[in-house]
Amino acid sequence: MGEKRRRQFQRDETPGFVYVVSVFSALGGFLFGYDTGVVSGALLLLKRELNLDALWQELLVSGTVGAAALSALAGGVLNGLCGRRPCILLASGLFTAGAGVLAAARDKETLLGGRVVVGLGIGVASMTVPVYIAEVAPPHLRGRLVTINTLFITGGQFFASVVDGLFSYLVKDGWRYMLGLSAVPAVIQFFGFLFLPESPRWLIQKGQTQRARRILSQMRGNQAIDEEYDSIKNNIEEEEKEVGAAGPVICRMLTYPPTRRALIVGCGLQMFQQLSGINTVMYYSATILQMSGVEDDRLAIWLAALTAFINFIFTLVGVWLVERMGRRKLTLGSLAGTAVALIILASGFLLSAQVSPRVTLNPPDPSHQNSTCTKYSYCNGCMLDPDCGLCYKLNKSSVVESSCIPVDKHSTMKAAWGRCSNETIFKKEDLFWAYNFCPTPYSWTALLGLILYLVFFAPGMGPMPWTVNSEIYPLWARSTGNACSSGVNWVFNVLVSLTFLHTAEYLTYYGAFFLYAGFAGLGLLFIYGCLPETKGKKLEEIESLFESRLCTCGMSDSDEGRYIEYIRVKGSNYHLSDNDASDVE
Ligand SMILES: O[C@H]1[C@H](O)[C@@H](O)[C@H](O)[C@@H](O)[C@H]1O
Repeated sequence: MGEKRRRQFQRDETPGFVYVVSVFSALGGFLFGYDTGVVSGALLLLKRELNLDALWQELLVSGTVGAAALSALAGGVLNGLCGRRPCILLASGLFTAGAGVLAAARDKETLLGGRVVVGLGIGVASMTVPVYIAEVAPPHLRGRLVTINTLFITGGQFFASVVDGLFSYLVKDGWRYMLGLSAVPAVIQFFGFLFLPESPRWLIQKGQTQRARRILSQMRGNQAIDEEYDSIKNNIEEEEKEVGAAGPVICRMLTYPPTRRALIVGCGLQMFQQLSGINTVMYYSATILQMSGVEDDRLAIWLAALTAFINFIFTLVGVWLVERMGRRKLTLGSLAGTAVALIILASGFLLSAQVSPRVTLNPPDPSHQNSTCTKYSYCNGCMLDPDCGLCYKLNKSSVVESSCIPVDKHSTMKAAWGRCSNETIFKKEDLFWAYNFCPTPYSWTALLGLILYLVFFAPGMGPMPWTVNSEIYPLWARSTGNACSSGVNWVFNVLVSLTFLHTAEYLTYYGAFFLYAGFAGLGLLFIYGCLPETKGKKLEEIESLFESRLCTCGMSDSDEGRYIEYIRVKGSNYHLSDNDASDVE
């Protein structure tokens, strides 16, 4: 059958129900993105209203991510025991409860409680949703549908940044709306899932075969499901014979070579996703943009929304590419581009540091509190010290009359004392206040690096770790495998974002971005050597890809030719049943 006709056939035969189910579950991804993204804008208002110090701000951000790491791990056990549907219901329940607590909070302790509850929801959702979608999707659409989940994550981040922008004008209580709004999609998901089915693969594993058959045929429309059903069932029986059913799943996974290899690949992908610095780039987009000459805080918030938008739009490109290029090529291309973008970004910071303006004035401190700011003779040192900022004038784009002054404790928009301590006055006198950045003629290099970073990262390294993890483990190991790899993702997320400021202080900004470029380079070698192509394969076939020694997958590109040849010799029947369950004629 011609390629075109087969595609048409598959399209006709995939019932809308699969899309409905996928979109409802991907709301979990939306909430993951929204709740991790919204906090930066909420903090701007919260820190003024509740007088939050740096430690509390850090707690409110990383409390969520830390809780997500723990609950992703626990989610593995829950998924195995109770199924995917109860876990998604639990996650949406947690999102709703957390949003309620946050919107009504009166003190910082309650806020922290709410953020932890939301984090518990994010962790469970982040590991369950990709697994669930992969298990209900037909093979030819699986990559695309799971990638839609990441599209919803970045969509959630974008939506959050717009909400942050809008409510930043509502100085009093704006944060309540920002944090509470996520209850809306959470409630929709909860009620939606009361009517949506359990994963048929999980049901077959638990022996509920009648229900599984019914749901599978609902998902496949008028296609015959016998072949798919039998292959899932045989696979489970074979696995039990081969691996046994005794002992904790993680021990069985580690002692059985194919699952051990899959686990290394899955966790490695998630680790390199975070080590290539996505969340520092997202978090630091405002600073990078400020370096490019954006001085207004509010404009910086809106431009950060633009950054989130680029991330979102290019994830869409990933959804389009995943079934065309395949996972392996897409991930490799994306990471290579990301590494180059990181080098450009780092070079932008390096060039800026090299032409860093000199500090020319050292006015005496009226409060006589010997601050560290006076010891810097260049803007670069002053910028890296979180307590100081640069107050300066411009003479035809060159910096003059500059001094390094302590920042105001309540607002980073002005200095604690001196010429730049009163916003309305210093703006009239043509003075500028630079906190966290230095005025530089090379800002365009950093800006170019930032845009290229997102353009390359978003279609591949953003979604592929989640997509690949949802498909590389056999059924008995799927929830545990995804729990471990999602846990790794969250742990490295905390590590990288928490250490970023210190890394920047010790290594400077360009050092930090060169470091991430180095990690991206290592990731490239790892993926080149170890990631096999899973495009179009049935979940039950994928296990065999990990049968040979790890890091021989680079050779599977050349195997592809052999595989196709083999199919052709065997004739069309074999072709149809091998790769493509729907293709019966
Ligand atoms: O795949 C997602 C996505 O790329 C997000 O933008 C990022 O914030 C997450 O950490 C990541 O897991």
